Amino acid sequence: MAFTWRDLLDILLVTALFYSLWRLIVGTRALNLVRGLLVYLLVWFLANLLGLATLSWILGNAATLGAFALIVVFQPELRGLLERLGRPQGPRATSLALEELLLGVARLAERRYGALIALERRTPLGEYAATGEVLEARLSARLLVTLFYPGTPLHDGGAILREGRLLAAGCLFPLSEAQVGLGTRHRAALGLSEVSDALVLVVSEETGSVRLAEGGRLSPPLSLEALRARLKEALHA
Ligand SMILES: Nc1ncnc2c1ncn2[C@@H]1O[C@H](COP(=O)(O)OP(=O)(O)OP(=O)(O)O)[C@@H](O)[C@H]1O
Repeated sequence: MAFTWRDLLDILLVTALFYSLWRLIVGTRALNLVRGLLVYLLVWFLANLLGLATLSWILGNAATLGAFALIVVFQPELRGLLERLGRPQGPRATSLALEELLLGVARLAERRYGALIALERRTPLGEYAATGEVLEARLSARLLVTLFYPGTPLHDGGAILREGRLLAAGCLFPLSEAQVGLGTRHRAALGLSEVSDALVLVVSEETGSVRLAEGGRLSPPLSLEALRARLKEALHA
């Protein structure tokens, strides 16, 4: 059978598909799962090859059960994956008051006020905003510092920015299971970035460091300049 342009297209599409899947899972806890699955498949393949009937039967049946178990255990990742696939393309809905945000973050970091700030992009964050106090306020650095001042009723939880305005504060974000050893504020930032395309800023109360969670990954501590550059790039601001 001759090699046609269809075969070439097929190969290119399959390569692109596997590459995108790899990009989606690398750095997340699903990577360990993929490694485990490869080992499982290898053992199953060898059991079949060597004619080990019982082992091959057990592994074959466990695979069916395992598929259901995986759907349950990895429900947050699957949700994030489908959400990413279905996300509308095109210009991102944000006209963020970037400098005001950066000034606020710098002051929060200086004073070591713990803060969690999500920047909504294409994934609507209304369901998370509803868990806190909806404010719909004009964003200012002073408002951010006031919000996260320790002891105020709204300082607990995360704030959500939509199109440069402060949509809500005191919101509950989903906690990530991906990185053990992280505190809950950082896990909440990571968690929201796993299930949405939001950029989530965390200011650590302990160290004053500023980190950015994006696509299920948490950056190392960033300087204000690095943060500005990343936000400008991500938001096309
Ligand atoms: N699910 C959540 N959604 C939003 N905010 C949360 C959530 N869980 C915890 N937080 C916030 O994180 C705070 C606790 O932070 P904690 O000290 O445990 O985390 P951390 O990552 O070590 O941060 P830090 O470096 O600031 O100490 C809570 O007071 C609350 O404001």
